[in-house]
Amino acid sequence: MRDLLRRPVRAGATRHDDGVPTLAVEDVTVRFAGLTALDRVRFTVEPGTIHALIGPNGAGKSSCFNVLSGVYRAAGGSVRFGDAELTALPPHRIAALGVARTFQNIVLTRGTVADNLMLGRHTLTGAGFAATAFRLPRGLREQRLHRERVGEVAAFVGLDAVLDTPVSLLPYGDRKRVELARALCMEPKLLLLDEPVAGMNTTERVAMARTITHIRDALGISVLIVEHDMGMVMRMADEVTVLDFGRRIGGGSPETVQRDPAVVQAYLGGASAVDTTTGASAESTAPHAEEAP
Ligand SMILES: Nc1ncnc2c1ncn2[C@@H]1O[C@H](COP(=O)(O)OP(=O)(O)OP(=O)(O)O)[C@@H](O)[C@H]1O
Repeated sequence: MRDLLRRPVRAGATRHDDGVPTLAVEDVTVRFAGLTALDRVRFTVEPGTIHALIGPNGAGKSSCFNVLSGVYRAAGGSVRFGDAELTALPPHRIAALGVARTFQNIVLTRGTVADNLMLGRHTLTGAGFAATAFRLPRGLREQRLHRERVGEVAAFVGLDAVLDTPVSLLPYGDRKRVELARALCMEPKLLLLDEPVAGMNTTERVAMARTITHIRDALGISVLIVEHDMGMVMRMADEVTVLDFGRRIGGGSPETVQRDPAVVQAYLGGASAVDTTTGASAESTAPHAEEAP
């Protein structure tokens, strides 16, 4: 399956080599008027690992994702993905380098599952508008290859049975899964997952955690995940970076982070200790939480 998902669909073109580059975030700073949302933040996502970016509300996690995906421009620092410097690039160029992002709030309400997954193939389309619109042989052949690939990705994430179903009819957990599959359809080397289990029930969370782990293990893709479900983070992450008030206050293995007094204090002390997205108290979102999966 790994080779299938990496298979180039553009005749004669290999979109990216087989190597998954290291993501090196170095001294990244983001400011909004008088507020410093990220203050010289550093961390490294090693190839083929799951790296979790955690921290209380307002810590700077989304701002960091927005820099990595080209939505925000950093005031300082660098983000290197292999040989490429990402901080000067627009979102579509970053996506073309193999960085795919999923979003916290699902916006998928139109079209079938297959339609939405085909959107993920957009950056890989080589035949051009004319060949596709006028149904020229090259365009048709490429469309067929993209559809095949969409079917393979759907099967990988367990959506093959609902490929022709409108997303609006799917349960919430499956819609989040479509969002993940759409990102996978971009043939990424690095997946940025923004709260992939937010709003899910326990069964859906367990299934999503398995899928994300499977993506790392079977495809070798790096995953950077922002997630408030600490049970899930601590079980699946190879490495964790902890932010608080825009600063990196800790990092390392899940075990190291859970024992770090500064991290525990950030979650349990101060005004940022309550998770405003869920209304949960700090205890339930602190890094030693034990909920499933
Ligand atoms: N576009 C913006 N304009 C002004 N301030 C912003 C903007 N985006 C984020 N901020 C501020 O930057 C800080 C970091 O916010 P950010 O959304 O990155 O945190 P977060 O860790 O993702 O929080 P959450 O877990 O609640 O999503 C916050 O104080 C926030 O209010």
